Amino acid sequence: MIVEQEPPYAAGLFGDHIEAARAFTADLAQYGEELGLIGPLEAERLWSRHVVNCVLVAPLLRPGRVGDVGSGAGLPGLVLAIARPDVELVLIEPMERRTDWLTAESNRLGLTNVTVVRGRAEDIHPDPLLDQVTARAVSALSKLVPLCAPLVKPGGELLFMKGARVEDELAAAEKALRKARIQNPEVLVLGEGIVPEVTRVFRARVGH
Ligand SMILES: C[S@@+](CC[C@H](N)C(=O)[O-])C[C@H]1O[C@@H](n2cnc3c(N)ncnc32)[C@H](O)[C@@H]1O
Repeated sequence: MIVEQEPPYAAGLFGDHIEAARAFTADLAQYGEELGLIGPLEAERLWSRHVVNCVLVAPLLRPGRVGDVGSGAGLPGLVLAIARPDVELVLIEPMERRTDWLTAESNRLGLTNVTVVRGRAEDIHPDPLLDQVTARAVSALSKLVPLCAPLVKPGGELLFMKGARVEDELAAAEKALRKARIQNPEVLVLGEGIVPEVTRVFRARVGH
């Protein structure tokens, strides 16, 4: 198995937290495929396609409680917990094999700001509601918005990592956004001039 070398821009993006990011990436490279968390080709681009892609979202987090829906391998949830120890991350994931990994890995990394919740987003009722919710590679915006908006308090935010076709998804989700009282939807492009593959984030406010 070929594991991607740490790219030169990673240390700058993680700052003081780079050692934990290295440990997480090494664990994911070692166990990820065997546990069914990442595909067979992903070890070759773990840093550039996955870990760095996720840490670019860290500056968008508010201090508070942030949910990550469909956390899977911990992308972006564990990466964000590493980069933002001032934020409490609630990782929401229905598959037991994945929640076992998320719990074991956050313990291994010594992360005290992570709670793992096993379940589907639509069956979870956080009390109090969350300040923000992230998601990556879970579903199209038209499905993701109604799934995640009820988890967020009024005035909170949705932050979804999306691919290059996000504008098409946005157009198709118009009705779902209105129904879920979503305000100020926008697409942010992060990492331009810093990383080879930019990260696109759909950001929107949950209305009252
Ligand atoms: C393609 S994986 C992406 C995992 C991770 N976010 C990443 O970027 O690598 C989608 C994940 O969403 C989870 N998922 C699917 N439907 C969900 C739901 N309704 N609520 C919460 N998680 C869900 C799946 O179990 C799976 O772990």
